[in-house]
Amino acid sequence: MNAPLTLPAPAKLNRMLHIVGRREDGYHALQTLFQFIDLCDHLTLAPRDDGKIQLTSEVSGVSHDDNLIVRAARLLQQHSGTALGATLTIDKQLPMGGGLGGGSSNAATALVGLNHLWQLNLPLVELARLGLQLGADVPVFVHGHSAWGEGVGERLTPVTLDTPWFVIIHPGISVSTPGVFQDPQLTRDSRPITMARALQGGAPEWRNDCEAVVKERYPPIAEALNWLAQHAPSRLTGTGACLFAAFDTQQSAQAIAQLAGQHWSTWVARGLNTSPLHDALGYL
Ligand SMILES: C[C@](O)(CO)[C@H](O)COP(=O)(O)OP(=O)(O)OC[C@H]1O[C@@H](n2ccc(N)nc2=O)[C@H](O)[C@@H]1O
Ligand SMILES: Nc1ncnc2c1ncn2[C@@H]1O[C@H](COP(=O)(O)OP(=O)(O)OP(=O)(O)O)[C@@H](O)[C@H]1O
Repeated sequence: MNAPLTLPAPAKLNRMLHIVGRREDGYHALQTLFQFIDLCDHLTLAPRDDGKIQLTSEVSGVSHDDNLIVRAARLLQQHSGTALGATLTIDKQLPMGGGLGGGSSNAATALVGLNHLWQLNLPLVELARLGLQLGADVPVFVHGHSAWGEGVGERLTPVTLDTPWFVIIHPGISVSTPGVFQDPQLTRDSRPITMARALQGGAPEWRNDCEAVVKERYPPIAEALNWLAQHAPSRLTGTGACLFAAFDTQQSAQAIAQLAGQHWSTWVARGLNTSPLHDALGYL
């Protein structure tokens, strides 16, 4: 049996996010640029031969069986028909419900990691299809490359983005994603653009359509965005609560992070074009 593996589950940023429509099932059609950052949870996976899936860490507010790690492991077990199980331990660094995609990333690391550990050799495209059942953001984490995302974020085209240093601020509140998407004031009719157009315009033209509604509903997020915007163009990731700005050097990012840190939880992280998960496994 394979030895235990410890693998990263990185955060993502939505460098831009446009809402271009509403589907019949209520979900919204998006156009977004996903990028990973080197801020990660770590998942340890140990195989077991009794077929059980056991997560040994508590994740606050989430029951064992609802945890996306457990759900991903069970889904893969069922799909592949393997008789093996796993003991899983998550070291959580990413804030929950912060727009950094932590839960989705944990699920993707479980799928990719167990595929390796159980020697299933399923292609990433098959794991991504499975992962979509768990959340719209899971496929990009399974594929492991910066991407232009359409649909609910599952139609992915790999892209190469600039890799600045980001200051990321968590304003200390959590945002209800369904609440934002149900808000009557939400912009949901942005004109669709081509990927080439999105990339050509670059960061100065990027925006997040959720921002106006989120600022209105959550004044502490408006306050943090206004503060960070004094130093550099600032954006929400996903539906928040986290927000970010890009800097050319680690030093300049750290200087702003130090100031922000007096008010909020703050991180400095590097933008990446390939996921640390895939780097760790030697994929891509
Ligand atoms: C906004 C993004 O962060 C962009 O990366 C993600 O699409 C959100 O993904 P997520 O947090 O995994 O959200 P989910 O758990 O899939 O959806 C939560 C709720 O948000 C709404 N929702 C979500 C995604 C989407 N494209 N349209 C929606 O209308 C739906 O009401 C859904 O029930
Ligand atoms: N392993 C997990 N880690 C974090 N959240 C989990 C996990 N399993 C289930 N969840 C649930 O998923 C919800 C969303 O978590 P997540 O951290 O992915 O939100 P997010 O960063 O806002 O993601 P997104 O950018 O996709 O909106 C959490 O509030 C929690 O209830």
